[in-house]
Amino acid sequence: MPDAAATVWVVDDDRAVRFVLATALREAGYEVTAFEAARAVLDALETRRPPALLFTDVRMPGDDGLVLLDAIKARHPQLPVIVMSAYTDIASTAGAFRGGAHEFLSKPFDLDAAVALAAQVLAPTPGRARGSDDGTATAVASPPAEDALVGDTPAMQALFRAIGRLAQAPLGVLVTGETGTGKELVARALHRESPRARKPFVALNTAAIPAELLESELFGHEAGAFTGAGKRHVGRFEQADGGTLFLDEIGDMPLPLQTRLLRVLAENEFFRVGGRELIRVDVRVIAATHQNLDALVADGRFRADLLHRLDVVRLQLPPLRERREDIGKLAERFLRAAALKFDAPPKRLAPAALQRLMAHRWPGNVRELENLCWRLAALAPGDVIGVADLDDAFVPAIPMPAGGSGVVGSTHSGDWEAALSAWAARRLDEGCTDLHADARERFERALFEAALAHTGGHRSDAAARLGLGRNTITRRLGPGRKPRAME
Ligand SMILES: Nc1ncnc2c1ncn2[C@@H]1O[C@H](COP(=O)(O)OP(=O)(O)OP(=O)(O)O)[C@@H](O)[C@H]1O
Repeated sequence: MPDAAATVWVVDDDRAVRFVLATALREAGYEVTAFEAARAVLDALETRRPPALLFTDVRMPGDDGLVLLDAIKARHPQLPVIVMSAYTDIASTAGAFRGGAHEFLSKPFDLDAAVALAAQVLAPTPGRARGSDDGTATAVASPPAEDALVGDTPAMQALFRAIGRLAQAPLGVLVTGETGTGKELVARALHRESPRARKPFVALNTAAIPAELLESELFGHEAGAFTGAGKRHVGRFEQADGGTLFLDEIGDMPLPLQTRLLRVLAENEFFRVGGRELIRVDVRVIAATHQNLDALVADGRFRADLLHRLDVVRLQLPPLRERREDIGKLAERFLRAAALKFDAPPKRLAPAALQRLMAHRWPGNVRELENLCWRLAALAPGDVIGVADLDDAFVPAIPMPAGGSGVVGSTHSGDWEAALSAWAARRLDEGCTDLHADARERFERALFEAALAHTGGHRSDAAARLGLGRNTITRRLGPGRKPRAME
């Protein structure tokens, strides 16, 4: 039974719709007032307390529902408005959502679904802020499937529960994890499931912006604030007002800017660069990093007080190699997405190919798997992907240098340490236990062969060029052994 104070207003020029919706809502215990035009609502708002929820039609004589929505949001930004229309094209729905609609109902709609939606809006269940749960086709706000996080492993299930809980709480969240583990996707889910879902989600990769531009990127600048600042620029904080700002690679933020960020987080207000007007914002900041921020704090490269503010709750994303059971489902999802894009039937992995994927180390994590799947979708000749297809598609991922970001899906010619490291990781994953001896043998052989090739097979010269005694080569290669290339 809804709260006795829950009043709902219904606006529609169609008397039948007004009547049936108002009746159904009244039967559910709400106090309902029906209006036949936007003007009447605006007049009522002058003299009466606003309702807890408003349903409005779009096409009506006089001001239409979207004009009404704008007017309401200007006066009562928190008032949830459900827009109803027979025109469910993207322009209409996007227009409604842009205007701040809480939900969009396609006419004709199921009355029970409309009442359930009202109940949900007026008494939101933690973890769900949008859409109806019963799968009715009337709500058109469910998140696009490609945005949903995949994961059946206990680590991911625990993460999903945490996201559900945290989405509702206006707490600082720090998302940590290796590159490509899904940190941005988690931030998007936190936003989508939060009461801020209808407001913008703005992402900024701190590491991708030159340090000298970062301040104006975050806080904006006035025209002429510095050389090259031709016109006023609205920063990411302002763009994200009412919503969520995702600051990726926060560990790369220069110290002076950390100080400024800390102040803004504490006060929710700032001046644009070169500006005098105090800008107030309501932004939830979610930060992410693949670095160890505690170590950066210990090094004096990250402010401890900023870390504490951002890190009220920490969500740690497991690397893909620690949740290998998710690989099959993820691959299926990416192969399906690629097939859709290529307008072709989705390819499947042969069991041996899946096994091979599960044995891989995945230094680039889910992003590496995603890229591989797209290559497979484009390149594998048959509908079933076999191990041989994987060999063709596997471009070794370059593992990250400590603290740096990994380059995935491309090779750096000459970056042999990285190739070696990827090879070593693969061999370890394959269960090899004498890796050092094997690697050393191959390493020396490669050097000897190169040097012998260089000196035309002359051992003493080759040894000298390598800075070794002749006996070392003889010992390693055996007497009179020629380099493989010359055999
Ligand atoms: N659990 C998951 N389910 C489905 N897709 C995922 C999942 N995790 C990551 N992805 C996909 O992998 C790619 C990389 O994810 P994302 O950009 O969120 O990673 P990240 O950790 O933020 O990476 P970086 O540290 O490099 O910024 C994206 O295309 C994302 O959609």
